[in-house]
Amino acid sequence: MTTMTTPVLQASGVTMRFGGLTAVRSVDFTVNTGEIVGLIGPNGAGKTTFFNCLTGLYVPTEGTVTYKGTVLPPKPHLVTKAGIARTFQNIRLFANMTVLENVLVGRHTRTKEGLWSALLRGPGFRKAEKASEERAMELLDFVGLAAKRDHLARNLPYGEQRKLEIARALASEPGLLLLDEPTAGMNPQETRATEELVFAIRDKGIAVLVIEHDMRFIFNLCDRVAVLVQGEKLVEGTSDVVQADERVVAAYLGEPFEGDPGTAETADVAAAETGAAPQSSTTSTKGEAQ
Ligand SMILES: Nc1ncnc2c1ncn2[C@@H]1O[C@H](COP(=O)(O)OP(=O)(O)OP(=O)(O)O)[C@@H](O)[C@H]1O
Repeated sequence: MTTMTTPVLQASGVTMRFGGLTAVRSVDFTVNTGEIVGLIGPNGAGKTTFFNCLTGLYVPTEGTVTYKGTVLPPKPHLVTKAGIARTFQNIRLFANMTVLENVLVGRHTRTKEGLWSALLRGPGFRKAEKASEERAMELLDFVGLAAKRDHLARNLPYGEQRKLEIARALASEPGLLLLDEPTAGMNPQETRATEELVFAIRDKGIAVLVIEHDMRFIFNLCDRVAVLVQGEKLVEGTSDVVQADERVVAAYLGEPFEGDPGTAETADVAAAETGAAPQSSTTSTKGEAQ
């Protein structure tokens, strides 16, 4: 089977300035159909700013972002409507609504029935409502939350709130899902479950773009990884290529490099060999680094 490489998302020359500060500089970036792409970089590298340029929260100072060949409208709800859904770094659920209601809210960009129809509760509305509910239940089943449909969102454990956020994002029937630090605060089991879920989403034909600090998660998951450093795209390639690139290692020195303690240690060893002081902030406990 040949791999299809139709671009879903294409950013060309995206630059974002805040006053005198250039947070993102001339970034070219593509996500193709069927791909899981990771975006990594040290703190302050411009990842969130770039993400916001893709979701219509910011209008880039320069450059364009297209989704399936059409330039994205500069409004988040229009971007969602166009086919890009996202989750947030900090969970944003409707805490006092049920699990099912949260997913139904996510469907509003897809239902044709308008406000009046909803208020008057005509037959068209009831039919649309039933279809919406069926779809919402399918999605809850997909993320493993069907049994909790009537629970209040705020009563779910953390990992399940994250799953619900993903179900709600999927409810807008996106062609591309953007995940902003999906495993933040998760234990290893929850992280592994998220990995499985993202693979399953990709297998449904939805392209995925992930920002994440957990390197092991990113390198396991992604077909391609792009590294932003000081607003610029430094390296892009498969996990193996990116992991082996010494510029990436250098960019992360002084940063906790989760999931790859070996890299920090290797750097310390190299520094010790050249007689320089260790540059990594990670305290090495392994014998060979001393
Ligand atoms: N609205 C804003 N106004 C001014 N400066 C901003 C704004 N948003 C971000 N910046 C600056 O742009 C740079 C990039 O920040 P950004 O949050 O995009 O980085 P990041 O890679 O997402 O970092 P982190 O991993 O810490 O979330 C930083 O120097 C930040 O201070």
